[in-house]
Amino acid sequence: MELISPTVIIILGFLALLLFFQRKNLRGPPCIRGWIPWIGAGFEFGKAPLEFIEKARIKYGPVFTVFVMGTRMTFVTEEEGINVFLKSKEVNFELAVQKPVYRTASIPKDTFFTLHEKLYVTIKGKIGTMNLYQLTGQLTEELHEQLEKLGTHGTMELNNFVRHLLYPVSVNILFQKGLFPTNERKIREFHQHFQAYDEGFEYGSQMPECLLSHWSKSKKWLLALFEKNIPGIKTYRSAKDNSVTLMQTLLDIIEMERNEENSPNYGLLILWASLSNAVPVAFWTLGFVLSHPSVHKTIVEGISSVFGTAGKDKIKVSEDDLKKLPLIRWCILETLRLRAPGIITRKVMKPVQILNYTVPSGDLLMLSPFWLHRNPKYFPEPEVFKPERWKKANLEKNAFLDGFMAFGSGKYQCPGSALGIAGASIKNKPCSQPSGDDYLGEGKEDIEFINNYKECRVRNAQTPHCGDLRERVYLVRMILDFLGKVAFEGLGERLD
Ligand code: HEM
Repeated sequence: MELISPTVIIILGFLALLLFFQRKNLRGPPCIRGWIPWIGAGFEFGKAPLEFIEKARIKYGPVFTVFVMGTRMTFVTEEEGINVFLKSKEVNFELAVQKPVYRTASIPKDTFFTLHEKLYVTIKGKIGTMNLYQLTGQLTEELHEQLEKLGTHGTMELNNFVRHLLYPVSVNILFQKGLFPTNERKIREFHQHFQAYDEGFEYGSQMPECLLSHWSKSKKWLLALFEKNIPGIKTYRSAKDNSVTLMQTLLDIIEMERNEENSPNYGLLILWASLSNAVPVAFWTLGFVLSHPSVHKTIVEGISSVFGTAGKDKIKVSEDDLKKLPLIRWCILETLRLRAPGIITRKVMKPVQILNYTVPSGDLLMLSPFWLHRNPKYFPEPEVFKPERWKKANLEKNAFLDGFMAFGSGKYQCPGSALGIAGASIKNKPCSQPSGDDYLGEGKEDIEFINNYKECRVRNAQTPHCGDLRERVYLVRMILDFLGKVAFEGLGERLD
């Protein structure tokens, strides 16, 4: 009997090894599929996404896939995966968001791809450094106007209070001065529909609209509002300086490149992008400051030393004033760290290698700024609100701390980050409905609320109350003024 020659054995052995390593490298990350076809792990994931991610990371390791609503979402939680997310040419932002954009704002795929880059560049320019001064002025003016309307009587749920300020301020600045309703009933309707739309946004971005009737009703209400007002927005000119708003500039592009039928849809998208983030960041900044008495005291003392005694109306804040009060800027950044958006996403266009796994094309690559900001390597004692950690950041040069990603990253990083800080997502925002009873006799303990937040990180949080508005309105005003100033005059520059 003829024996197989040693050369053939070596070649066969070599091929077997090659095949073994190839198979190993083609292995996808561990996949959590749930047990319901198509829906997959949708229900568990949807209930508390951030907790789901953290538990899965502990059980399955730094890279894992979750199958939800027919979609494979691969989460990266450590260095190597994060680097792929941030730097690989094989992952794409537009492909990842096109479907959610279609579902939530009914913008067709071809329109989205044709317009996206142009609109992005325009937004960045319009609310970047060149227009900072004008926007800061408008922001301060609108804030003062709205604060005056709200008065200083009684106490109000803090979250509700921030909404009552920032909804009109953002709408009037980004779309058209005076667009926000002034009639009680219409204001209530706006609040109701925007909140329903915002709270259902995650589901709306993943599920067919016909399964979400309540959410769909609010979406239609908001679209109808824009449909009715687009002609007015187009022709509006500022009485002061004839300037045009961000939405007007975007409408020019939309109508030149396509036709006007998608204008209301873009109105809705910009409305959501701005408010859904700006409101919670403003709310949490105030919440954290109010619940840390020593920080609160130092800020108030600092404000008094720079601007004189409390109660002075219409203070104009300059860059020099800001430099004397760094704690306020640190508080905003520390709030952004602790309450950053839960997840950002990219689509894998060609298979990418992460650790020993191959993530296949078609997967959504997911990164959680919320959890990244809780990595002790970047942020020691990560759960603690420590504004002073920002002392190390070179904010003069508009540099954040390493590992900070509240505004996403790369080519399509948030174009409204500057304005966002000004107002301020699975958003880590409180989700309670306004009580309907705006003025609530006694304020509740903010500290208790903030400390309990961990337990109800994603949903169902109760909001703290302002305490006595008469005492606090001055601080609120200052912080909101500052949010605007910091945003525009400080961090805004890094966008350009
Ligand atoms: C503090 C508040 C804000 C936070 C935390 C925030 C965060 C983010 C994040 C994480 C992204 C995704 C970036 C990525 O995937 O890399 C994003 C995108 C975006 N943000 Fe913001 N944002 C804020 C405020 C605003 C404001 C005020 C606007 C106003 C116009 C805005 C407009 C947008 C738009 C249009 C996009 C999509 C960009 C694109 O299509 O390329 N954001 N934001």
